[in-house]
Amino acid sequence: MARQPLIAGNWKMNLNHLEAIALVQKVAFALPEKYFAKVEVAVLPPFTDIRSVQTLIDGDKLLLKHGAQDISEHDSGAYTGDVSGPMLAKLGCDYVVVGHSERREHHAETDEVVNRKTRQVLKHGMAPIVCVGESLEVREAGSHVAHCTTQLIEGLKGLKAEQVRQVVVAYEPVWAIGTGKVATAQDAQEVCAALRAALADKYGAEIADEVRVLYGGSVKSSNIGELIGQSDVDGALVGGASLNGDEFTKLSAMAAGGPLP
Ligand SMILES: O=C(CO)COP(=O)(O)O
Repeated sequence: MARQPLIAGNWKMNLNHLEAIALVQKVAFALPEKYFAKVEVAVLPPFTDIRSVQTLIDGDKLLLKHGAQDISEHDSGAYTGDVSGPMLAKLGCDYVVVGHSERREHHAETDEVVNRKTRQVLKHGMAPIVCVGESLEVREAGSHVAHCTTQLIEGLKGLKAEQVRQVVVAYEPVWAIGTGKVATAQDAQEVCAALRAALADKYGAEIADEVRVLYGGSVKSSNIGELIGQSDVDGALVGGASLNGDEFTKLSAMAAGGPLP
């Protein structure tokens, strides 16, 4: 079964809810419907924007998907500042990012935390986008493949094979995030293929064939074509370029196989 490419825009801590509405409208207006048959396009705004984005998508029956950038490990309770799985599910979220390198770094999230959050996302009927990626130091030591496959297997620990089908994996080398230094298409393919092989080893080839593995790190409309042309790269997790409506539309169109008309 062919995997449908996914382009997911991780807005990080950018855009208030009014700016979110303007950006979603711009992308929805500019990207012709026929492209959505070839590529799934999702936006991942900050929590404060999600209700506005949901209302727009549902009200105008837009084909865009939406999701969140993080989730609490708990369903409810005394966890000041956290946002729970049931809350995100109620907002119609399709995807939730877990284990982004910025959360691993700034919020000390370990593989165990990533694993608990991944389970929460699945428990509430959403799809986790599980991020892995190596630092420059690890890459220079040549242990990037082992580092990333370990992060993935630890992050998915205890899941049933059937649950793994729902997971999206994102390979984001830390040295390529927000730096303008995109990994070469061959670098991306090497790690994405290794991640799929690790999934095949643990959960079977049929499941590994279904799971989408994205690349993230300085993806733009000018490099998405080559990245997505790799056999194990099924799309992209896009940061900076997802904040510009024209650029994100162009990038999504390129991922669907052709430039905008
Ligand atoms: O971290 C990223 C997406 O999650 C990548 O960010 P940039 O596309 O800005 O490099």
